[in-house]
Amino acid sequence: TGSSRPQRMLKAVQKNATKGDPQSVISAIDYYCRHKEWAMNVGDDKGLILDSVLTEVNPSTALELGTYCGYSTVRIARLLSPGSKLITVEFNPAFAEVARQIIAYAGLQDKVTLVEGPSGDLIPKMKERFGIKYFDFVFLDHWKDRYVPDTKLLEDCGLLKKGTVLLADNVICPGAPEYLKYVRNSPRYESRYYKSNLEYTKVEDGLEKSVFLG
Ligand SMILES: CCNc1ncnc2c1ncn2[C@@H]1O[C@H](/C=C/CNC(=O)c2cc(-c3ccc(F)cc3)cc(O)c2O)[C@@H](O)[C@H]1O
Ligand SMILES: [Mg+2]
Repeated sequence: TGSSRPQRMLKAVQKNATKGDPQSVISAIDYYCRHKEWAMNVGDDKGLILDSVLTEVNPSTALELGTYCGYSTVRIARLLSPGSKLITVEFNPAFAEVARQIIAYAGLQDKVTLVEGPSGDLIPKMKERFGIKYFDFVFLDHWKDRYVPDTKLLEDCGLLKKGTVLLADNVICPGAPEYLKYVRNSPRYESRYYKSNLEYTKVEDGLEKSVFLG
């Protein structure tokens, strides 16, 4: 059987990026997905917003829901301060395997813990398994109808603290209407929408940044 889209993306990284250079991995994926084959990475336009929010928050422990091929994992991990950690959750073994190789190619494997399994099962185990007290930053980019239940689960598991920043991809396209209602109407969040474009297209999409108020 033929290769998969994630496998072709990995090949493009191995061919065009420089080992140990995260920016070259990001550029290789963006070039491939813009000119050869679209894929659902957060991409370069929204990626710049992700970068600026990350630099502002400077998290010591970050969580990503929905690794896919590891593009945003590399974007986040490359900006972490020494000693900071990113935990990324992915339940598709084939995607996880490609992501591991892309993260390693970027030389970021020491900053990233990729955990295979569904977020709903793994979030309650974060404290006991990984010694996590709180997350300072959460990037939501998995199934859009899971943003609300997983946010509530993070609250209930005591994994958010005053000031924790949630950043959600795709709140316009494909859309996460229930999530926008939840964070924008809740007194426990201060929310702001960052307008941008759907990755590699001119279609509108954006990121919602929500600060947990405790
Ligand atoms: C069951 C919920 N828990 C989960 N736990 C762990 N991993 C999960 C989970 N859900 C999904 N995943 C993984 O996250 C990824 C899923 C992401 C879903 N994203 C999208 O559907 C998406 C879709 C688009 C899009 C936009 C326009 C289109 F025309 C077509 C597609 C753009 C995006 O940026 C997207 O993020 C996969 O790797 C999947 O295996
Ligand atoms: Mg997305």
